[in-house]
Amino acid sequence: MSLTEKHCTPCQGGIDPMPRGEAERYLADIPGWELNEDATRISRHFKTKDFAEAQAVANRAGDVAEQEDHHPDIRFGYGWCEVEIHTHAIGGLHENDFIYAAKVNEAVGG
Ligand SMILES: C[C@H](O)[C@H](O)[C@H]1CNC2=NC(N)=NC(=O)C2=N1
Repeated sequence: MSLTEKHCTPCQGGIDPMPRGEAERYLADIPGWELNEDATRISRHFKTKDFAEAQAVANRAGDVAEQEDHHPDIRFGYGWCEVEIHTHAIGGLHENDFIYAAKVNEAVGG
């Protein structure tokens, strides 16, 4: 099943964050996203034509978060929007983060 067909599942913690090797394999399915240095987060930087488009990206990424009950940090400004996610409950990455990222790619495009 592809990531966009799955849904984020409630994560209460008590499990280990995903190891780097597994995160790197998931990354191949979410073009544009990168892994941070200690493999605890993934993020995507969107370039946009102006502020309004950056705000629209932030809104779409926010809508996906509410639909999936899985919430990123979002920053945006004139010409850019940055979406970063990890699973708070485990202090690192879970499949949910990659499901969220795939759905953002689907919603935003590019
Ligand atoms: C019960 C519900 O799934 C949790 O409170 C969710 C809400 N959104 C969340 N978002 C993120 N990014 N990490 C979490 O651990 C998290 N927990």
